[in-house]
Amino acid sequence: MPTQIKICGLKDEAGVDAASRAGATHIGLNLYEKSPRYVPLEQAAALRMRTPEQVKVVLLLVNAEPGYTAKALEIVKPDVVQFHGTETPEWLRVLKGATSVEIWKALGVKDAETLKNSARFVGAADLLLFDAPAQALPGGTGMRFDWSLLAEHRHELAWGLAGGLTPANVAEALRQTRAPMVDTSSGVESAPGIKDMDKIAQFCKAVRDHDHS
Ligand SMILES: O=C(O)c1ccccc1N[C@@H]1O[C@H](COP(=O)(O)O)[C@@H](O)[C@H]1O
Repeated sequence: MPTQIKICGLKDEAGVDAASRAGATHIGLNLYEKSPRYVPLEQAAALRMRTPEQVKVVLLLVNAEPGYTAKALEIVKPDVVQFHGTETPEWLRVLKGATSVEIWKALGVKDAETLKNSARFVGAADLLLFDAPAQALPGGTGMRFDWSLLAEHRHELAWGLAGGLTPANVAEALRQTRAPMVDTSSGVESAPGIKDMDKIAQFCKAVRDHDHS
């Protein structure tokens, strides 16, 4: 199975087209207002329409109100919603019962305990995204966590790797972790919030080269 690739934090058509052309399986649209990658709902809906059918659209939310979450799902109609805050398994279970959208939960990995505790999302999320712990922002910081923690972990849910992944380190990350999915945002930018089309292509190529090695 080819590694799934998510390019997150796209803000315009050029970025969506570049990620799709490069072979991303998922693109991420960020609705967190404090992020340099924030897009308003209407822009997210337009980019969703622009995205080719074979590429899944992931909507990123951080501790959003239930009313806003429902509105965002209604307007953008994403394939996946990625919760990147302190959303609880209980809340995600409620949402899961009310929508058919795929639910991902990002978790900041501090230590082995974080991974052990992630089992509480069984039945609440379809996939866990293991990221570096939150800094000033809950994600998109370019920070990595200790990938070796994953070596001992028995995954009970589908999962992906995020946090500081770049064209230069993604092959090594895949070798060490055997992640079935990789997610990058700041690692394919020239400045915060500015995607670099060459880096997007290089990232996807590095993943595909690893798949074929
Ligand atoms: O990208 C952001 O600005 C962001 C803001 C708030 C929550 C999550 C955010 N991004 C997600 O964080 C991870 C890792 O990002 P990076 O590759 O280290 O820059 C990724 O899932 C992004 O989608």
